[in-house]
Amino acid sequence: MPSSLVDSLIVVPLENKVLLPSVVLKINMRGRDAVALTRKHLRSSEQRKPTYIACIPLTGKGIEEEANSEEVEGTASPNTTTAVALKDEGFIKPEDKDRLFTFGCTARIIRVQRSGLGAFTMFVEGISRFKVDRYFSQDATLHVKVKYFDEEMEEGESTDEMILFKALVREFLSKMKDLRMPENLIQQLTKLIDSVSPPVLADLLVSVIETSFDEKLTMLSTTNLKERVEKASEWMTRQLHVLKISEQVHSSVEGKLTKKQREFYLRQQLEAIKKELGESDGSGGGIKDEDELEQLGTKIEEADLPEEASTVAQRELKRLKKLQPASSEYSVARNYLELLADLPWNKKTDDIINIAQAKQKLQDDHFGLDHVKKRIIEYLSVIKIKGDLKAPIICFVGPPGVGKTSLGKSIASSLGREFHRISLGGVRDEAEMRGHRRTYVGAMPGLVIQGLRKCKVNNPLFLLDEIDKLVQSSHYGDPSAALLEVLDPEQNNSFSDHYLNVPFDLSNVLFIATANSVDTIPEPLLDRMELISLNGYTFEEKLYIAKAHLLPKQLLAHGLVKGQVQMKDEVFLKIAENYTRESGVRSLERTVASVVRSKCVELADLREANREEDYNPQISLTDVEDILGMAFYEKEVAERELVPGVVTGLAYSGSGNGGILFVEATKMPGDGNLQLTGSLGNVIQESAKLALSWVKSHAFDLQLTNSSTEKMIEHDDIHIHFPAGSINKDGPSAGVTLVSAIVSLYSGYHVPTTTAMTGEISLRGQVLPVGGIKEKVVSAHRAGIRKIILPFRNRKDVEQDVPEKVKNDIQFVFAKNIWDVLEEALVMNESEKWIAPSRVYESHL
Ligand SMILES: Nc1ncnc2c1ncn2[C@@H]1O[C@H](COP(=O)(O)OP(=O)(O)OP(=O)(O)O)[C@@H](O)[C@H]1O
Repeated sequence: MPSSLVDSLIVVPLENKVLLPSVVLKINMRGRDAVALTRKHLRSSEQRKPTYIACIPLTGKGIEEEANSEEVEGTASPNTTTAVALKDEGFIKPEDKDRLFTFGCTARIIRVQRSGLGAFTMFVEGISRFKVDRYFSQDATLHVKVKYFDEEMEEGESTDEMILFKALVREFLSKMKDLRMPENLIQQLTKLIDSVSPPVLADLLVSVIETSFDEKLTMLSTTNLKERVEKASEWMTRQLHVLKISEQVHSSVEGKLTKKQREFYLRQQLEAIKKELGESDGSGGGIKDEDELEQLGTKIEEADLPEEASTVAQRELKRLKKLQPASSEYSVARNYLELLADLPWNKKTDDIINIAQAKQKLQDDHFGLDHVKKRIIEYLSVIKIKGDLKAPIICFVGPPGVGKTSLGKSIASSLGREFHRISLGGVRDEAEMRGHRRTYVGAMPGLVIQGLRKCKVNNPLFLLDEIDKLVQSSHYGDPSAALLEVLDPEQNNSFSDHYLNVPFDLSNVLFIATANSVDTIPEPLLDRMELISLNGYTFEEKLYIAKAHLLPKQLLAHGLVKGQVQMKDEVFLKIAENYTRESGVRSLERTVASVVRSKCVELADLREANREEDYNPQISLTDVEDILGMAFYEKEVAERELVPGVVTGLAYSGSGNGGILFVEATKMPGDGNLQLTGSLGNVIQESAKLALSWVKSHAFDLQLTNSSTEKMIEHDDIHIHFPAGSINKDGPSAGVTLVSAIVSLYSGYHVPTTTAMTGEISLRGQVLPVGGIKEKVVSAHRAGIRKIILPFRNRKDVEQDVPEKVKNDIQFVFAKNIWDVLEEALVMNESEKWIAPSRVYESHL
C-alpha cells in the first residue's frame, strides 16, 4: 500500500461497476458533489498534488445507469466506464447508503472535463483496495475511513503456481487475439506479464475476462494474494474452455456448410460440362425433366427386352420417377436404365457365310499363312453347315505383328459381322470382366457388356486380345473364371454381369482369342480353345507382305494412289534387314509409313512450286538412308567374335519372339570357381554348373588331359557371360551351348559364327528337346545363321513348322548327345574339324 495514501476519502459510488487497482475508469458525474470534487482536483493539481477518491460499488438493485458505456482511452489497464446517478445534489442518496459494498478501491483522479451543464467526466485510476472502516459526513459530502491491506507477495511464495499463472495468461491473451481484442491492449498486457506481480496482473485481467458483477465484487474483496491469482486462473480457464467448445461447434457447422456448398459447386460444374458437350438437360441438375423420363420409357419399350430384364426395367423406371434428380441415386438409376435400353437384346446382323468369298477375303488381306487360312475356312464351313457357333474357340498364337488381329478382322468382315477387340492385357480384376455391382461408386458394366453396347448387335465377333496376359487369381478375384463363363457355350446363354444384374445371352457372339505364348494361358481356358500358331516371317516373306499389303495400305492412308511411291525389292529388303528386328511386320509397316510420309512432303513441295512433273516416285537404296538415317541393325552374326570360348545359342522369349544369344567363356588362374553373369535365372545357372561338371568329368575323353590343361581345368576360375546383360535369361536350352563354349575355350577349337545351337543336356551328356523351335530357327535365319544344331527329338518341329524357304537356307543337324554337338560345332579351320578320339557314347536314344 502506498504510504502516501490517505485513509479518509470522498465516497464515489459505482453503479453496476467495480473498480480494481491499476484499472482506469471513466465516470460521469453531475451535481453539487461533482462541482466540489472538480474544484478540489483543480486546486490540488495546481499544487501538483494528486486527488484521491474512494470508489465503492453499489450492491443489490439500484438505479439505472444514466450514461452509456464508453471505451477508456489507452492506458495500462482499460475498463468500461461507469456512471454515477447524480440526479440530486450529492453523490449518494441516503437510501443508497446501505447498498455500499464493504470493500472499495482508492482511485486517483487523472483528469476531469466538463461534459455538459453541471456535468463532468472524470477519469480515475484504481490504486489500492480497501475495506470500509466507517462512513462520516464532511462538508455535506459522504466520506469514508478505510483500511488498506499488505499487497506485497512474500519472497518465493508458490513460485510454481505463479509461473503456471503467467503461462496461462499468455495462452489466454493469444486466444483473445483471435477474438479481435485490440492489438495494442494485448501488447500492453503481454508486456506487463513479467513486469508486475501476479496478483496485480490478476486484478488487471478481471477487466478483460468475461466475469459477472458478483465475481468482480469477490475479486475486490479477496485480500489473500494467492487466492486472487487462483480466481483469475479459474475464470480464464473457464473462458478458454468455452472458447474451445464454441470453436468446435463453429467448425462442425462450417464443415456441414462446405460439404453442401461443394456439392452445389460440383453440380454447377457438371451442368456446365454437359452444356459444353451439348448434353445438358437444362435442369441444373435439380429439376426433373419429365420429357427425359418419357423418352427413356419409350426407349426401353423399343429395346424389346426379355421378360426378366423388362420387369427390372419397369421397376427401376417407377423408382426413378420418385427420386430427386439431384440425388446420386437418380443418376445411377438413369444410367442403368439407359444401359438396359441400349443393349442389343434382339438385334443382330445377318450372317453371310459364303465360303468362296471368305477364302478370297483371307487371301486378299494376308500373304502366306496357308495353314491358318485353311483352318479358318474349315471353321467357317462348320458354322455354315451346323448353324451354330459351338465349334471350339480359335486362339491365334504367335509373336507380335504377325497378323493375329488382322486375321480376326478379316473373319468378321467375311461373315458380315461387327468386330470388337477386347484387350485383356493386364486385366487383373474380375470386375473388369463382369462389372461392378451398382452399389459401388462409379460402377460400370464389364468389358463384354460394354462391347455389346458399342456394337449394337448381339452377334459381333469379339477378339479377346492377349489372353495370355490376363492376370490370374489376384485378390481382386479371378478374371479368367469370368472369361471361362463367357467362353463356355453351355453357360454363356445366360451370362451374368454384376452391373447389369439380369442375364444376357452371349451365345450368338463369335469369340476369337489371340496370345503371344501359350505358357501363361490358364489351363482351363486353354482347354476350351483350339490353338493356331502363326510363326515369325522370314525376310523374303516380309518382302512380299510389304510389297503387296503394307505399301498399298500406307499409300491409301496418306491419300496417295498406286505408283506414287515405288520401291524395288532390294529397298524393301534393306528396310526389313537393317531398320527392323522383329518376328512380325509391325515396325516394318511403321518404317514403310515414314518413307511414304517423306515422299508425301516432297510431292506437296513440288506441287506448291508447280513442278509436279519433277517428282520421282522411285525410292533408291541411298534414299532409304537419307530418309531413315543410318542403319540400326547389321546382321547379328557379324557382331560375334571368332575366338575360342564364344558360341551362338538360340533363345525364345515369352512374348513369342525368337533370337540368337551369345555365350562367352573365359578362364583365369584361381581356385576352380565358376562365375556367371548376364541377368541369369536359376535354371540357366544350374545348366552352367552342369555343363562344367560334364566337361570336367570327361576331360580325358575330350582330350583335355595333357598335363597343363588338366591342371587348368582343376584350378582355373571360369567366367561365363551372356551379353545383353540387361535382358533376363532363363531356361535349360542353353545347355549344349555352354558345354561347347567351355570345350572350345580349353581345346582352342572355335565354333563358326554362322553356326548356332540349342538343347538341354543331362549330366550324362544326353541332348534333350526344347521348346520354341520354329521361332528360334526363323529368327536365327534372319540373323544370318546357316547351320543349326538341334536336339534329335525336335526334328519333327523343324519338319512341321519351319517355312520351306528357311529349311532350304539352313543346314540342320540333329544331335542325340553332346558328342554329336561338339563334333558338328568345333572346327580349327575350314578343313580341320574337331574329333573326339576316345568318344564314348553313353546312350543312344
Ligand atoms: N501375312 C500378312 N499379310 C499381310 N499383312 C500382314 C500379315 N501379317 C501381318 N500383317 C499386317 O501387319 C500389321 C500388324 O498385324 P496385327 O496387328 O494383326 O498383329 P498382331 O499379330 O495382332 O500383333 P499383336 O499380338 O501385337 O496384337 C497389320 O497391319 C497387318 O495387316
